Amino acid sequence: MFAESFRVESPRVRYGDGEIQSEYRYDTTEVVPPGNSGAGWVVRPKSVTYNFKTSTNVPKLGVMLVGWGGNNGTTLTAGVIANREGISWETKEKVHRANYFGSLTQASTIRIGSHNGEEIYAPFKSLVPMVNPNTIVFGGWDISNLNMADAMARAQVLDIHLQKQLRPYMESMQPLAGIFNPDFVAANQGARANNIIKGTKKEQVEQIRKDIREFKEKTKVDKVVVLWTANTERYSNVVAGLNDTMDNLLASLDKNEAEISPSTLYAIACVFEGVPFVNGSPQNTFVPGLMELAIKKNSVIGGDDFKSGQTKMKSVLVDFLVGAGIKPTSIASYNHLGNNDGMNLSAPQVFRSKEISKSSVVDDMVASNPILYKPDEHPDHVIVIKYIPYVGDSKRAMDEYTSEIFMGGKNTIVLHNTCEDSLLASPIILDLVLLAELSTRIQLKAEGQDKFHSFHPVATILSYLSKAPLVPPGTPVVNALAKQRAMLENILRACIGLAPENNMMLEHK
Ligand SMILES: NC(=O)c1ccc[n+]([C@@H]2O[C@H](COP(=O)([O-])OP(=O)(O)OC[C@H]3O[C@@H](n4cnc5c(N)ncnc54)[C@H](O)[C@@H]3O)[C@@H](O)[C@H]2O)c1
Ligand SMILES: O=P([O-])([O-])O[C@@H]1[C@@H](O)[C@H](O)[C@@H](O)[C@H](O)[C@@H]1O
Repeated sequence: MFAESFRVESPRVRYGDGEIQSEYRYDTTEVVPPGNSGAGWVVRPKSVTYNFKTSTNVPKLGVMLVGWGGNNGTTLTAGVIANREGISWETKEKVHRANYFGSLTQASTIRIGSHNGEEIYAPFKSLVPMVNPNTIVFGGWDISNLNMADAMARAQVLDIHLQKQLRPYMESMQPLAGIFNPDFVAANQGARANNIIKGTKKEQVEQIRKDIREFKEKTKVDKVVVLWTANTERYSNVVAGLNDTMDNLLASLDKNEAEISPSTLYAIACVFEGVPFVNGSPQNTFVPGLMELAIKKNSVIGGDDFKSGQTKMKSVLVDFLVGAGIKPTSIASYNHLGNNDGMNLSAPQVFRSKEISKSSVVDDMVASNPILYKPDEHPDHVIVIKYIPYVGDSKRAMDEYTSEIFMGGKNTIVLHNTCEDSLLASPIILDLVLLAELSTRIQLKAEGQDKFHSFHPVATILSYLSKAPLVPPGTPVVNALAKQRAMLENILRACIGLAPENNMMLEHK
């Protein structure tokens, strides 16, 4: 059964004017390593009471995309307009209607309990008030000056009958000039770079800040979130004295140092404007100096790299295998695609950024099971991406997983996955911006703390959507998809005083 919306009745929850307050018992453990006494590990259950305060004043949201005119940027913008306008289009198969399939917040459900022995589900988005994506105002930057209708046509993602209906809405949308530095992307990207902010790096940052302020003023939005869906960049060198601390990074900006990437410049601008910045690509935009700056200014940053296809499958499959006591020993992941992203990734130094984010995804799962893996033992894990123009946005991914099973046996699983890259990424972008906005409306305090505070500015709450989740220095990275989803759902449940979903169903046992 389905509950479109619901309300929690509990002495621990108060729906007030403009906010929901909840009191939540966080059951966790304290683990004590073996001491000299010869006693083994000790685990002590402990409970901490938290208070949550969630503002229900849902803002009018503006989303500024860096790389707005790319495949993802155009597909997302088009998809939201199609949903907002209730557009349908005919193909040889059937009449299609706009939807938000692939969006965790818009198209998935959560279990709220059971009634007369039947499970009751509700929309994920009904947990706490969230921005309705149909109301988002889009804007952003692109180094290519095509208007959004022509850029959508260049992307060759959406069906032509849909594009024709969307054209009138998108023709007048014009990306702002972007910061371009050919040293950070493949040489083949220079051909489309005709819409560029001139000046020193400091002046470029100032221009981005001005753009954000003007967008806010012009569109009358209450809040802005900025998300990088522009080209993957090569890694920036992290160098002592250059970008290793906040002061060094800002001094380097003053000195117009070459080794500050465009994505880091946009991020600096956002932190100074107090606007959340999410990185959808794999490069190390968040160099240590930028992390320090964002933390000092308490400005939300999140990323890295949308977890869309092959890697998402991997973060399910390897979690399942290792969780089942099976030992993956070799993972070979190959994919080819023919969009502009694929063309950019054909440069080795740019591909390297992807290789890093796509490889790191099994690390925590492997580390979780020393029964299977010796210290420092890892499966062989190889990532290959090839550019094959003919297939366009339709990414083909092939994976071979070989594992050791019972008594010297081997098990090989082969996957072949075909899917339009941008149709996978767009709903993920939507979730990222909706959740980044929501995270700025939640405050919490643990027992003993006298003041409410926001989440840590490094937004681990976005992990489910990221190939290489950004975490505050010194905190664990979780890649397993089921754990990431449970973390997010359970935090939102805590905001309305509901216990985490534990799947025990004791009432039926
Ligand atoms: N589609 C997916 O499934 C997926 C998954 C994970 C990550 N990503 C990442 O998302 C990004 C975008 O993917 P896409 O398919 O839309 O690529 P795309 O090449 O079609 O779009 C990128 C756009 O960014 C613009 N651009 C480049 N540098 C810029 C800059 N410095 N400032 C402003 N604009 C700039 C380009 O002109 C282009 O229009 C890529 O980095 C890709 O690796 C995509
Ligand atoms: O999400 P996923 O399918 O693992 O990874 C994808 C890569 O395989 C693809 O080559 C690249 O162009 C996309 O941007 C994305 O990173």
